Amino acid sequence: MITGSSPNRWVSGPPAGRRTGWSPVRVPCGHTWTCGTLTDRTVGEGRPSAPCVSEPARRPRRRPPVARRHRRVGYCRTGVFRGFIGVRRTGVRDESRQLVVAVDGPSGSGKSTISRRVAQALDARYLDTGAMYRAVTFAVLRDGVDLRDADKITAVAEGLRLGIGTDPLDPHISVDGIAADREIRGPEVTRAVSAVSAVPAVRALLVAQQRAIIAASVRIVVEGRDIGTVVAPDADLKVYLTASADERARRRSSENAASHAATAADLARRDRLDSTRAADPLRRADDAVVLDTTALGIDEVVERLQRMLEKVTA
Ligand SMILES: Nc1ncnc2c1ncn2[C@@H]1O[C@H](COP(=O)(O)OP(=O)(O)OP(=O)(O)O)[C@@H](O)[C@H]1O
Ligand SMILES: Nc1ccn([C@H]2C[C@H](O)[C@@H](COP(=O)(O)O)O2)c(=O)n1
Repeated sequence: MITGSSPNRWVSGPPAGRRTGWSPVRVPCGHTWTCGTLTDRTVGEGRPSAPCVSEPARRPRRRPPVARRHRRVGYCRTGVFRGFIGVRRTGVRDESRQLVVAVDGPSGSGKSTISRRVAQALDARYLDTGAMYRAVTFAVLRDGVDLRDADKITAVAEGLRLGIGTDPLDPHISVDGIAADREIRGPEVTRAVSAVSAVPAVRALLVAQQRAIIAASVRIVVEGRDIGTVVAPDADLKVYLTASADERARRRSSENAASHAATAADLARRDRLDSTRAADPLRRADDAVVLDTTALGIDEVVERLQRMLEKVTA
């Protein structure tokens, strides 16, 4: 069972071993939401758990037209009907309309920085999917698993309890109830994460969780490598952020106080592995807007995304 406190703050628990065609829907009552189709792994990190059960809704293959898309229904366990999450087609921006922004791109292109800023501006949730792959990698290394052993890596991923905080001001990740924000950014995890994220069963597991989090969010900015192509192919806006390899290495090395050459080599290695793997490689979605930020400052990139968003939400 995946649980989290509404509205959309904490969602966690891997769907132990199986994908599901069911997604939780947002229950607009402010209580805990539950998706009964995933096996029982609750977290919530001590969050309140007033019981509310959302009615599972089969996720459509393609998004239905806007007017139908938002007619999702929530029930409390008491059976109280909480009403439609409706869409008013008045031409005025509708705050209840779901908004999903997908941001993909190579390492160091600015995905996290820009996605967090945009999410703050939108009062939206923020999902760092790279942090999820890093968390699994952290657990794989912790357990001493051989990076060539896909079955053992999968077993570790299936047994994990991931806590994912989606506040753009303070995103968090915990592994088996213990905060792992610093650990997942260490050099060992960075070296190993491309191997772990190439395992198809790990991807299936995490993609299911990512979709559950998205389905439970009214507005969300999601960043990674396969968001526009696999995780949220129907996102309202897809952006592919990029920058020259030299500029990305310059930014990253000044952030880490590491040598430019070593940083450039690490970025190039990860880009090659992430874009050549068989399962869901890094790829620009056909309908993504490409934004080369080599000569753009952070504020400028955020403003451009906001302008793109104004068009899609108008
Ligand atoms: N447009 C920009 N101009 C200058 N610096 C930037 C810009 N965008 C991001 N940065 C800086 O570049 C560095 C890398 O950015 P960030 O971590 O957001 O990239 P990323 O794509 O999320 O990387 P990764 O995929 O490795 O997680 C950070 O130090 C960030 O402050
Ligand atoms: N959607 C995603 C997100 C990340 N990965 C992999 C590939 C990256 O090298 C690694 C770490 O991501 P980062 O923290 O650098 O954004 O995770 C992926 O395969 N799919």
